[in-house]
Amino acid sequence: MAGQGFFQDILDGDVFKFYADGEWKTSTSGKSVGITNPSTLKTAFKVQACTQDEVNKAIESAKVAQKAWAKTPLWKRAEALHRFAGILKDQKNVIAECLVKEVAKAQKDSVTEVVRSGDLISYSAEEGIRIMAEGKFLASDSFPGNGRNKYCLASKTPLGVVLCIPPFNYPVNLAVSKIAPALITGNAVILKPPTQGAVSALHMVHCAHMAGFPKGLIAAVTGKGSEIGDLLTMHPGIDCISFTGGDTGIAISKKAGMIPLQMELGGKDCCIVLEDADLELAANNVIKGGYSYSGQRCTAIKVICVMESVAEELVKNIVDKMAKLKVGMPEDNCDITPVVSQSSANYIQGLVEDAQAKGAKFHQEWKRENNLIHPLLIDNVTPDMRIAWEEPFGPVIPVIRIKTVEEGIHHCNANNFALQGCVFTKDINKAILVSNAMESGTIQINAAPARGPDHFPFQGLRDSGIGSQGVTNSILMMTKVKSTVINLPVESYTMG
Ligand SMILES: NC(=O)C1=CN([C@@H]2O[C@H](COP(=O)(O)OP(=O)(O)OC[C@H]3O[C@@H](n4cnc5c(N)ncnc54)[C@H](OP(=O)(O)O)[C@@H]3O)[C@@H](O)[C@H]2O)C=CC1
Ligand SMILES: O=C(O)[C@H](O)COP(=O)(O)O
Repeated sequence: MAGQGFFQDILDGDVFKFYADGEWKTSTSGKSVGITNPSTLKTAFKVQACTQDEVNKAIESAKVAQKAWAKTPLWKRAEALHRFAGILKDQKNVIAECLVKEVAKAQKDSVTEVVRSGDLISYSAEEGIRIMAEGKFLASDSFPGNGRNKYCLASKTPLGVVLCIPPFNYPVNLAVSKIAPALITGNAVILKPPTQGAVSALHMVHCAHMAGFPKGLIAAVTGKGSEIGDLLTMHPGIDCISFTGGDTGIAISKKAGMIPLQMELGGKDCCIVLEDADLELAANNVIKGGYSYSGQRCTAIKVICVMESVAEELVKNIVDKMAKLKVGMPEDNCDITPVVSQSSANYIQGLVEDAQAKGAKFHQEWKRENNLIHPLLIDNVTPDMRIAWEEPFGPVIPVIRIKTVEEGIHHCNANNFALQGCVFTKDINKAILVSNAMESGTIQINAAPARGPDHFPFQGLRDSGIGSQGVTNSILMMTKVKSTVINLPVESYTMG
């Protein structure tokens, strides 16, 4: 049970505590933030609304702890992360229960998220121990006009305090995808979990606490992003921000100071289906890649551009498979579960109604019960419809019928988003040419877009992000370079 047994220290009455200075604390604000269960529309949990002073103190403690952590041997940092990963996996069922109640993620997918997170932590430890142990040695005479009288030793050093802000749809996995690289590189971590998903994240933090990281190195401050977000992102004690979410990230990028930013934002992942595509494969990937977790994935297929000569066959195949999708509650491991909030459901409904008013063809009836939206395939979509361009973050997918592949590429590139996309064709040459022409961070050939496996570089262009994630790139962006130059009195060449 949430907040019981192994996790009893994190709960104060019916409000979950925040974590700072190596302790679970109750805020002096006396205020809490309710977390609504998307399935029941009832309050599932409450978390503290932290004060400005509590945020400031957490950051101060992190700064102090980070100095000592940066002088901790790499193998010890890696060992702590491996302990963290093991404890997290041991607690997968309790944390999965929190995910079910906070973000209506199907129970089996919730367990998968926690196990995947443990694997990401361990992989980060192993990858980080290698990357951080390596530097660069440069001799001066490789540059014209120089003899070999200078040696440059370049090494990677931590940035300081990393602010980690994950989104509701992966409140554990997209938290540790920031936390683990930050810790192995010798940084301290301030976590601001999403309100929907905060308790899942706090349970994850308790696993880190039990792994025995130094006091103050990790903090988790709770409260609405709209209330404490600016205090955190504009705080002088923050040396890096790693953010995943919506266009909030664009606003943050304009407020943050001279610090490294890692942003993964929205997506309008375009699926181009060519005439020679394996339509069964394409249809299966639309189902998996477009409707899993009710389309609440930034990498979900968000628009299908299909050559009109094969459109009827593809659409029929997809519609047949959609009829087999289980719609219902996350506890029952349904494929389609309630979206995260009423505001999200209302937004999705607005896009659907706009498309209907402008003449789109619906292959299913629009059906919504509170936050539960039944899967919808909207056909004959035209560029004047909002759903051709906007991101529903729900189980509705628009189909645009194209006459040429260039039309599909144009639609992909005309979008403000540029996260991922995919192309289905049996001709590898065509696949490469189309993939090269699609201006997105990642293009999948003959499969649906996906962030995983988590060591692959994962990046968004334009309004989809700044920088690159994936374990290795996250590790690298959470470091800075330090050069040490040895000046010899005379030139000297190593003769071996
Ligand atoms: N690229 C990717 O990997 C992902 C992108 N997204 C995109 O995000 C959107 C939905 O996810 P959602 O979580 O609602 O995104 P939001 O951008 O609303 O929230 C993301 C995180 O930012 C926090 N936040 C909100 N306001 C501020 C602020 N002013 N300063 C600092 N932090 C703030 C939120 O906290 P709080 O919850 O308290 O508001 C949450 O933790 C969709 O557009 C989706 O495409 C979502 C998931 C992954
Ligand atoms: O932010 C998201 O939605 C995730 O990055 C998507 O991850 P996935 O492709 O592994 O579901």
